[in-house]
Amino acid sequence: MGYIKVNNEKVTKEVASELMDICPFNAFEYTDAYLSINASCRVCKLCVKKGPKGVCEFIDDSRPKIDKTIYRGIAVYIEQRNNKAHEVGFELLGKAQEISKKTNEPVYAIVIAKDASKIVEQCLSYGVDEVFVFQDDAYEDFNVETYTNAVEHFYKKYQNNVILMGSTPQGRSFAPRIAARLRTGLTADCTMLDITEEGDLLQIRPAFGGNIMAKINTPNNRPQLATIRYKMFNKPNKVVPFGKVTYEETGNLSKESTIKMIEKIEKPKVNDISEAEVIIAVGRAFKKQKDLELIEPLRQKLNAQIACTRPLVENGWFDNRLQIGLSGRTVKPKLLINLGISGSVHFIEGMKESELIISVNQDPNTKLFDVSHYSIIGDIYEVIPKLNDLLKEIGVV
Ligand SMILES: Cc1cc2nc3c(=O)[nH]c(=O)nc-3n(C[C@H](O)[C@H](O)[C@H](O)COP(=O)(O)OP(=O)(O)OC[C@H]3O[C@@H](n4cnc5c(N)ncnc54)[C@H](O)[C@@H]3O)c2cc1C
Repeated sequence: MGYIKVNNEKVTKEVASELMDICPFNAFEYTDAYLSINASCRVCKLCVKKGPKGVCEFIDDSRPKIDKTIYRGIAVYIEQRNNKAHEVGFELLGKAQEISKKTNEPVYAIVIAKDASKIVEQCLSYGVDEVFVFQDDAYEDFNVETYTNAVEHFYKKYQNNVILMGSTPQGRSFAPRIAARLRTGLTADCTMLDITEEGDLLQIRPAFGGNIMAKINTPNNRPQLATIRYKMFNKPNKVVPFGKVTYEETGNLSKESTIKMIEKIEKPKVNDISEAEVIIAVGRAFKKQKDLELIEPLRQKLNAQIACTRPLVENGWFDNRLQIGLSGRTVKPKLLINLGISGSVHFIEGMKESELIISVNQDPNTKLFDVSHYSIIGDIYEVIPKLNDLLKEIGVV
C-alpha cells in the first residue's frame, strides 16, 4: 500500500501549517518543531502533490506481485487417526473438485500415516488426480512438528495453489503451524469457499459474532490455506479410480520433536450429533428442564439424538458437545426437528444444510422458518403430544 514520509529537515513552522491546511484528514501533528503523521492518514497523497516540493514523499512498500502461473493444484490434507480417515477430508475433496472445474487444475490428496493404504484407495475412489503419501512408522500419531515437516516438503516440491484442511481439533493446531512455516495467511473455520474473478480462493466465514460473512482472499501469497468445518460440503460421488499415487521419500525428513507421546487414553465414546441421522433440537421455549421429558416418546420413535441451542448449554441442561451452531457443532442429518428455537444466525449456520428441517414455534415470523422445509406455528407444549399421536397414527411405533 505504501506510506507518506516527512522530510523534517525541510519543515519550518510555515511549511507545517501549510501542510495541515492541505490535509483533509487532520493527519499532521506539529510539536517541538517536528512534523509527524498520525493514524488518520489515508495516504491520499494530497500533501505530496499540493504541498511544498520535497517535504512529503510517497514510499511504495507494496510487495512485488507473485507469478501465479507457477502454482498449480488444490491439495486436501486427509486427516487420519489409527490409519482411518476423518470424513471431513473427503468432503473437502468434493469442494476441491468443484473449484478445480473453475480453475482447471488438478485435485491432490496429502496423506500422512503409518499405513496409508486404505486411505489412498478411498481417495482414488473419490476421483482424486494424485495422492501424495508420507508413510512412516513415525507418523503413527499426529505430531504437529513432524507432520508440518511433511507438508512443508510437499509444498516446496509441488508449489501447489491451495491447501484445504478440516476445522477439527487436529486441523486447528496443524494449519496455523503450516501457515507460519510457509509464511502465508490462514483463514480458519470457513463455511463456504469460492473463486474470485482473478482466480484466487475466496474464503468465506462468519465474523463479528456471526453478524457478517467475511470474504477473505490471499491475492499475493501462496499457498492459499484454509480450514473448513466438518459437514459443510458433500463427499464426491465414487468413480472408477484413475488417479496416480506418489509415495514420498520420508527418510530425509526430520522426525525430531519436542513433543513426546507418554500414554494414549481413549476418550469415552459419546454420540456425536454431527454424525446423527435424526436430531430433535430444543431451544429456550422449554420452561423447565423437566419439560424435556415431553420429547422422550418422540425421540424413541424416531431413534433421534437430542441437541440444543446455546442458552440450554449455558444454563447447565446439556453438555456443550450437544450444541448446534457456530460455537457448537455443524449438523447435517436426514431429519432435523427444531422445537422452540428462534433461529439466530449463530444457530442457523450450524444446521442449514440438513436434508429435511421441521420447525415448531409459536411466532409466525421466527427466522428459523425461512430455512425450514415445514413450519408448524404453535405452542410446543401442544404440538409435541400431537406429533406423538400423528406418528402413532401413521404406524411409527
Ligand atoms: C459469538 C456467539 C456465538 C453463538 N453461538 C451459538 C451457537 O453455536 N448455537 C446457538 O444456538 N446459539 C449461539 N449463540 C446464541 C444465539 O445468538 C442465540 O441467542 C441462541 O441461539 C438463541 O437460542 P434459542 O433459539 O433457544 O432462544 P430464543 O432466541 O430465546 O428463542 C426461543 C424461541 O422459542 C419460541 N417460543 C417460546 N415459547 C414457545 C412455546 N411455548 N412454543 C413454541 N415456541 C415458543 C420463541 O418464539 C422464540 O422464537 C451465539 C451467540 C454469540 C454472541
